[in-house]
Amino acid sequence: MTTPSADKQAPAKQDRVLIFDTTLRDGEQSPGASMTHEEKLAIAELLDDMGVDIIEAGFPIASEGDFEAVSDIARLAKRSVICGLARASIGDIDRCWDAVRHAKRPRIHTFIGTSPLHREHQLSMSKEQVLEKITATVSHARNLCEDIQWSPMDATRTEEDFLCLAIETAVKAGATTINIPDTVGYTAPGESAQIIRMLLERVPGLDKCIIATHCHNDLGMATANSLAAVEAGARQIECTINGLGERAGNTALEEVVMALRVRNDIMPFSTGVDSTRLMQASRMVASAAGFPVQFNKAIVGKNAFAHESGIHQDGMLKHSGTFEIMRPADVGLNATALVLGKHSGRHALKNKLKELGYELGDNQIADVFVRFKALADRKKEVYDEDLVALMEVEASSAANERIRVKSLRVVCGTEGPQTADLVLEIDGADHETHATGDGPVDAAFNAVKALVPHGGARLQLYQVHAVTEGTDAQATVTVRLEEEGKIASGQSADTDTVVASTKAYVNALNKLIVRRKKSAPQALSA
Ligand SMILES: CC(=O)SCCNC(=O)CCNC(=O)[C@H](O)C(C)(C)COP(=O)(O)OP(=O)(O)OC[C@H]1O[C@@H](n2cnc3c(N)ncnc32)[C@H](O)[C@@H]1OP(=O)(O)O
Ligand SMILES: CC(C)C(=O)C(=O)O
Ligand SMILES: [Mg+2]
Repeated sequence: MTTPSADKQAPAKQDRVLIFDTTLRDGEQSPGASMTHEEKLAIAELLDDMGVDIIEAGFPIASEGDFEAVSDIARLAKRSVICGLARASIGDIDRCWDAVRHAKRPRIHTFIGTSPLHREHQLSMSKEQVLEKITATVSHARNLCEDIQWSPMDATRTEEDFLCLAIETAVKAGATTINIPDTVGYTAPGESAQIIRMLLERVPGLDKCIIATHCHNDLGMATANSLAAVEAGARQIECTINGLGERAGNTALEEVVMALRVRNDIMPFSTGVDSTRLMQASRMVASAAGFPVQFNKAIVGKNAFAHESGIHQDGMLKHSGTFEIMRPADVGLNATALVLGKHSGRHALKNKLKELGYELGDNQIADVFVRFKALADRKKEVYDEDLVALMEVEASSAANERIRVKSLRVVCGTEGPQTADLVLEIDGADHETHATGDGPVDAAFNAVKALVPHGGARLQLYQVHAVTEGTDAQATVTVRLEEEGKIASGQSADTDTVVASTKAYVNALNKLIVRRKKSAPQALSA
């Protein structure tokens, strides 16, 4: 079986599914996710632009701020329907209408709990009272606005007979969209579909309404439940960017949009969302809400289009379809990331070095690969800069290495003096010493001086740079020695700064010896 890239698929049937985004209402209900007025406007503008059909912009009765946000979003929206939430209360509905009425296409969304738990414990209302409330509030809303959405909160834990009766009451009172919320993320795909089928079969007039599905992710099934509802007849999915929302969140917009696109062969439905804006929307919402996106989040996570393991990278270099079912461009990313790390292989390393301008033959690659693996064992991720450092150090230390650092152990901390135990290989023989210093680098340099006396040479420059970010970053160290006007620079890179410093020092010393030999051959120790 092949998995063609999304845009090559010819849909058998294109039933349109409306995308209802509630990032600014249910998403913002997530503890700690409050957004500023400006951030909400920017998000709404993007959602409108990218083809979201309905934007639930807020809960106008909740606060002045929410009211202002919904009113301003209603004014700015060009294409989307702008919706506000209201309880089954005349005051909520009037306030909601005051905010959404500025929109070209306004909608009032009103709801009431229908499950036994909600009726008895939250509302203290009988079934009859709930039904009366539905009639009174939905008809009031319908007198204000043509587009009315009604939701039986906690629908999936409501008795089937009462759910049917409540929905029938709302439809008779003028609701045009009936939303079925799985308020506490309790349902499973089979049941989600069965509820929609059951309602379509039993509720008179429901076939004239749009049926919506609103799923929460408490058991990690929100996307699956939403898609199952669509297969059973729902034609509106309620969702949020990055799956932001109450508790474990809502159905993630990016997941349903891409699932319907990629698996159009088995779910022949389309949405109006421009999927190439998904990454932009994800980043905007993550930053506004202050909720970073988990690395392995479907579609928009940092690793959703990244590969570190050699076998996958090799496959990707040969054909991107081997390990990806979507192209990064489909969701607004520039390219797949082949991240180099301890699981990577020679193909990916060779490819990356080529991108960085190093054309190496197989023997050279084999050599670099050994050092690359050694580095990768010590570092979570090997960045481009790490590889450049690796290649440059290789080039600068290749020739005339009479002195090599074999081992180094330093003791440092608050109690001085710091000490270094160093073994240098000098002209093929091991030499060992112990030295102290003012800090670990000084102690290590003193140890080098003890083994290779070079009193005439002066340390002119000592520079340390972190190649990348993070405490496991490689340090590149440059050391410059000067002796009677002759200058020799040495470099080294290592995740251990003292090791990098000592190797850079020794590298400079090797070069100095070469320069000495060129002018007048001398013994190794000055
Ligand atoms: C599943 C959901 O996402 S529902 C939406 C949840 N979102 C929010 O609650 C965010 C915004 N909410 C708020 O700002 C406040 O809760 C307000 C302004 C709406 C109400 O504040 P308060 O009047 O202080 O009431 P409070 O929030 O403490 O309690 C909720 C009240 O609404 C009632 N209520 C709850 N849902 C509904 C409903 N759908 N229709 C009518 N009344 C409802 C409760 O029974 C309770 O009433 P009570 O005071 O008679 O017991
Ligand atoms: C207001 C309703 C639709 C809701 O968010 C829920 O039940 O989860
Ligand atoms: Mg909800």
